[in-house]
Amino acid sequence: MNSVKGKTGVLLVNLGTPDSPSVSHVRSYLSQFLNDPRVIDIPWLARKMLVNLIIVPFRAPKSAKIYKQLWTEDGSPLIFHSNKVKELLQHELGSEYGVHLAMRYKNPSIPDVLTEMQKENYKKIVVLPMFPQYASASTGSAIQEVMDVIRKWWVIPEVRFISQYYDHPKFIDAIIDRASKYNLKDYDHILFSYHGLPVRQVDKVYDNGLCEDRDCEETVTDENQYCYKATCFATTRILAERLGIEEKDYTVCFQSRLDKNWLEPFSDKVVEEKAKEGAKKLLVFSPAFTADCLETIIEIGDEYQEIFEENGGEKVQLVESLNDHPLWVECLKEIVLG
Ligand SMILES: C=CC1=C(C)c2cc3[nH]c(cc4nc(cc5[nH]c(cc1n2)c(C)c5CCC(=O)O)C(CCC(=O)O)=C4C)c(C)c3C=C
Ligand SMILES: [Fe+2]
Ligand SMILES: [Fe+2]
Repeated sequence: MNSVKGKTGVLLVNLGTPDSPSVSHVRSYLSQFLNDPRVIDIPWLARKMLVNLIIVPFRAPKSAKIYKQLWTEDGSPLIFHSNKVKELLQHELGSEYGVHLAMRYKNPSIPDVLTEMQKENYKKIVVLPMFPQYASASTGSAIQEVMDVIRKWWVIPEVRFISQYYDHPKFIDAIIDRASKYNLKDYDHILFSYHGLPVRQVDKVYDNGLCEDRDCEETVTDENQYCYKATCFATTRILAERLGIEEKDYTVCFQSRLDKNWLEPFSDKVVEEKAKEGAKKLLVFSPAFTADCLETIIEIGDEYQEIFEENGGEKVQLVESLNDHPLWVECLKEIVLG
């Protein structure tokens, strides 16, 4: 046993955002993001052609317009909320820890931040992706990138990877506290809208067979514990029980799809259906996002509001993400100390 106490480095990792909302920065971000084989998981040549010749050229100018709407004086919300969490966690953990923040895509990059961390000679490093439910496209990709850098170091310290915490009591408490601002009875229906994934990627969790042949909407077992669909439903079950919401009053749905073979039901379609059924007010939780970002502020807050109104609804109310909520910081602290 090494008796030197030594400091522990904590690496928080979030998804990343363009350096600015300009078309060229958005193009460069989308290109790095979508060329990741864990994100567009098709053969190399097909991915290069699809991403670089079709998706990025068409999507970059449209996405840049949306990023311009999202951008604030402090930059992209994803970055400034994550930075605030880093500072608060550093304060909570104290001087025996060094807390760092990296983004999987763009900046601050994982290789740059790890180079800084290497200079600190940490005895141990805890890698904590800011994604509560494991997906290969988010957590898996962040962990792989960290491994790819650290495996080349001469000195490899103790490294601990956190794969998921979809049911961590403090994570749940923090969302419940966010919800306390709203009177649930004022809403006709409640959505739990998670970032979507291609069904193919969910199925790859299993050695044999498909997700749809399992009971992932009802239970988490040894077999499906890393199934994103199963853990999204598990987070929802715990939240619904804590909030006292009956099954008929909520829907689990998946947003931000790139094509039709993604997890269903699609959030935008549920918003449309609920309006057509006569709902006037919807409350939307987004428990896959720990910081507000383009997918919550613009997609849920603006685009779903528009769809809802066009179909007879009145208000889509987004429940703010955890951002710098003190219970979220406590949750991260407990995970690090765990
Ligand atoms: C839960 C975390 C996320 C998973 C899983 C995920 C998978 C995934 N995403 C895309 C494509 C896009 N996602 C985009 C934005 C975006 N995605 C996440 C999180 C997860 N993505 C976040 C937090 C954000 C917002 C970033 C921000 O800057 O605010 C985008 C870019 C925006 C746009 O052009 O629409 C794309 C594209 C795929 C293909 C995928 C899994 C296969
Ligand atoms: Fe995404
Ligand atoms: Fe599953």
